[in-house]
Amino acid sequence: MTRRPQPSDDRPTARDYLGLARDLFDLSWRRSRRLTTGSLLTQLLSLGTVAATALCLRAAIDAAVAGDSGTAVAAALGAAAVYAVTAVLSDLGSNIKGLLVDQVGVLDLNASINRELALLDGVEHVERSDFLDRAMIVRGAPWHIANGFWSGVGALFSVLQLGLSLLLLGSVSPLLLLLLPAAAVPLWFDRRGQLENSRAETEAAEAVRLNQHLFETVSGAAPAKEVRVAGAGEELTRRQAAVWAQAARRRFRAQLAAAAWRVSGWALFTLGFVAALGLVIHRTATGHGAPGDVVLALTVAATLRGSVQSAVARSTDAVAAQRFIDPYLWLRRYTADQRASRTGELAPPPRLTEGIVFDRVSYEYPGTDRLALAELSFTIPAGTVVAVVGEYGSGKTTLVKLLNRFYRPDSGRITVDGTDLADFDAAHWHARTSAAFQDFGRYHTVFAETVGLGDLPHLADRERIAEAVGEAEATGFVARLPDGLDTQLGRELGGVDLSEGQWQKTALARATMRRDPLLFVLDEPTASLDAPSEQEIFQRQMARARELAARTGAITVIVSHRFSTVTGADLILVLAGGRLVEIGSHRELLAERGRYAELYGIQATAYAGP
Ligand SMILES: Nc1ncnc2c1ncn2[C@@H]1O[C@H](COP(=O)(O)OP(=O)(O)OP(=O)(O)O)[C@@H](O)[C@H]1O
Repeated sequence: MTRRPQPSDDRPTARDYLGLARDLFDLSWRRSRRLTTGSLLTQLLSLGTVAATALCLRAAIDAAVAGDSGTAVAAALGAAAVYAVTAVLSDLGSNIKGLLVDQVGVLDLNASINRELALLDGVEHVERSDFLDRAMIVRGAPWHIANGFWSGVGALFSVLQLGLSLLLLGSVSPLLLLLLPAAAVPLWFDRRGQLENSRAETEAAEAVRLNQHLFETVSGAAPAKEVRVAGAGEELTRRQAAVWAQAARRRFRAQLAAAAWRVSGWALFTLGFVAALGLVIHRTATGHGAPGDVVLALTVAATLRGSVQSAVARSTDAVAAQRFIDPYLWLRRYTADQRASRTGELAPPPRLTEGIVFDRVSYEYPGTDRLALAELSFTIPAGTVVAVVGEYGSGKTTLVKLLNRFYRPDSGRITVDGTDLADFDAAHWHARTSAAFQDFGRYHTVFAETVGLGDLPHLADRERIAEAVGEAEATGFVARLPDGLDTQLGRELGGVDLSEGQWQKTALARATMRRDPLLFVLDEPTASLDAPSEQEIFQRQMARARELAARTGAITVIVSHRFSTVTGADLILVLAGGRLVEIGSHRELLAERGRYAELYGIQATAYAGP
């Protein structure tokens, strides 16, 4: 199997930006042809307004000097009309842009980003800090991205307008073209400043996340209890303030640098502007050029500052959006790489006949330098109940995640009835698995739905839900809920909160909704339960495992710290430091007198008491 895709940290290329611009234009066009055309049209018309005003004024002055008052008045009226149209176009343009950005950003792009993130394969991405940093920025970004695009389009028109103005100035004296670099300086300097801000935001993202986490630790209902008992409130608050101060310092430094860039840019432009005016006045004083030329040059040069300002403002908006756009492009590349590296299209078999084989499987978490699983090789025959045991951090959950296709092995392969697990379509494989994880979800919905989610086609199947609740030994507490299966969960939503054990039983019920899984995973399914509940649940789930084995040849994988609960498994895998150190049945492993026998002995003595 190939190594997982690694999105590069290279900055986005011009091609990436152009690709995004095309997609955003498509979204705008699909959302509203009328608004998109209106926006482009108003900007196109605005393009010629400065030139038209200047040309009308020059014609008016030259006609007046030549004594042609009719032409002079007509040209002056023309200048006034163009001026009025300019104001209307500017208002209309910004209203249309606002509408378009709201609709595309809030409705279309938001949905498309959520969809892309939700449909990502596996869970590796949500455990990577580089992914989480970008996802946090992108979550609030759709409006800014759409606004950035339309500001970019606006900036393009502003630059064209500037070019037109400079062409007119050049017709008076080519020397006035030197205003072009002077006009470009504030744009370029401003961009440098914004890049500083954007870099600071990305660098501060981790601190912002840590601050949020510390805030939740101090104020969240569950962790707050431990914080109070430990008396750690003061220390956590101090850390939170320190983290926040660190982020604020980084941002402040970036803002100072951005301000310095901006001031320098404007200072250079002003120097150029003053020099250009001096030149025009000198030319007129020495008898070169008509009076109309002077008015034209003055009009254009005077509006040049406004034009540059609007070009700067629009490109500032567009560049400011870069701090949202760059992480978004990174995520797009990540999802595209992931889609491209998806190999599987096959559907899993209706039932297992041979079983699952691990062939020299190794896996290392991104950003670590230690194998979580090293060269694992073993066979689980179809219809088997297999227990995975081992000490904390030995790799049990990682093994289960690989079986669920949340990660891909870095080397080696996992086969299911002879077919590489990677060759199955991930969604199809997931549809043939059931799992209760130790870090189970707590969904704040109506109770029946929170269980029904385990098998979407049966979301409203009350009979099956009630059966699943029974399988998880949860019937008793559900009957005591105010509205039974219809009870709303989650205090924030006006519902009830469940105890840790009740949440775990709910997750277990959810995991038993599917009737024909090929793989049934129970990762510490009773960690939050008392000993009698644990025993009852293990007995019931063992019976269910046998039923599934008979129905689909399903393999049940149980991860447990409590060795006494897994003695009935057909096969026990003993992991230590990511390696498989022993394999066999309970009886065989006891006879081996190895690691399993030692740990089993320690636990048996501990539970028997002194
Ligand atoms: N998301 C992750 N990123 C980096 N390292 C991880 C991640 N999850 C687990 N690890 C590391 O991989 C190793 C195996 O972890 P794993 O959760 O599989 O062990 P486990 O046997 O299930 O532990 P436990 O009994 O505590 O649940 C550990 O060293 C752990 O620190």
